[in-house]
Amino acid sequence: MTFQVYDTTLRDGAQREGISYSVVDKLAVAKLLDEFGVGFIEGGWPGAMPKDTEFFARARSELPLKHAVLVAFGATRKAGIAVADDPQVRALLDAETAAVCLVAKSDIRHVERALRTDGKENLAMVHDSVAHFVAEGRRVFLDCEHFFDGYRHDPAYTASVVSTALEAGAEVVVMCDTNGGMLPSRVTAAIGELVERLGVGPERLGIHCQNDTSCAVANTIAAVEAGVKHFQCTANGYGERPGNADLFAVVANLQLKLGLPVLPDGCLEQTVRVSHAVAEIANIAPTPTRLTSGRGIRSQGGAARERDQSGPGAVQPH
Ligand SMILES: CC(=O)SCCNC(=O)CCNC(=O)[C@H](O)C(C)(C)COP(=O)(O)OP(=O)(O)OC[C@H]1O[C@@H](n2cnc3c(N)ncnc32)[C@H](O)[C@@H]1OP(=O)(O)O
Ligand SMILES: CC(=O)C(=O)O
Repeated sequence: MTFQVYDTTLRDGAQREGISYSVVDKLAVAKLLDEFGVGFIEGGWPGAMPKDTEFFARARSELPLKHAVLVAFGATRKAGIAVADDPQVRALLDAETAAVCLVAKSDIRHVERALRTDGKENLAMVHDSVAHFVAEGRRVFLDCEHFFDGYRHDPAYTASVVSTALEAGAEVVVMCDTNGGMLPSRVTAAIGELVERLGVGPERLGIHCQNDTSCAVANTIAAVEAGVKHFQCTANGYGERPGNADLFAVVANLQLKLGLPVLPDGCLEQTVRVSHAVAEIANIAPTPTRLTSGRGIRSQGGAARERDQSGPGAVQPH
């Protein structure tokens, strides 16, 4: 299985306070992400946001993609109703994307307190929803919200959400660090334990890290080093609260330091252009101290002087 670079700039990234894309903005951002060579673009939540419903309708004729598969995001069916009767499920199908990503509760405390149902019904919601979209010919990814908190609290229950989704036909089940509280060593340990518990390869798992404790990029890289092939990020790390793992930082680290071929040839070179163009559309000034801003090493007098004295290649971002 090759790497799945999964971008959620237009869904999770758009949950950042202050970002409000028009449909035209969303089409332009999607085009840029495709030029950057991501494999999947999560375009939004059709049915929950009228703009997202319109985006998917227009994308069918206005968004030719070279590299990426467009993904519609939604949730598993509501508790207590048949999957085919859930209007949110219908709206996801109506988006006519080749792939869908469903968020599911995977922490039993959230099942009981937020969804106000029980663990058994939540597993049925996951099973029915995944099986329904697979039967409708969709590739299905399942986002396990609060995966790591849930796994620490009740590993057997959280693992059962993962196995239920895989048995129902999900291509990849994504472990979300929804609170952004993980550390790389803990990500590595949790993946090792889960893989052993379920007897599945790590390539059936994905990773999605929020950045509340500034570890999202490191946590994502740790997951990939543990064998995960599917990783979810956003351009410039946009997202709710402090954001998500930054797509550009994750990809550059994996490709340049670990030598992993995560993007098609020639795409990594688009980093600065795409980063700045997305920032322009989001109306957020690029952070000048970021390496991906295109100003990082060049603007550091000390490092630049050292490079001049030591010859080309002496100062590297490693
Ligand atoms: C961590 C994430 O980023 S996940 C995505 C979060 N973003 C959103 O939820 C924004 C878009 N969603 C919405 O506007 C609404 O959830 C709707 C329109 C889709 C559904 O609205 P309602 O039918 O009124 O459901 P309601 O809002 O009561 O749901 C309560 C909570 O359970 C979640 N939820 C509802 N059904 C499910 C489900 N089957 N599986 C997982 N979570 C669910 C909702 O997203 C909401 O979570 P929140 O409190 O963290 O926002
Ligand atoms: C689904 C998602 O974005 C999260 O749990 O963080």
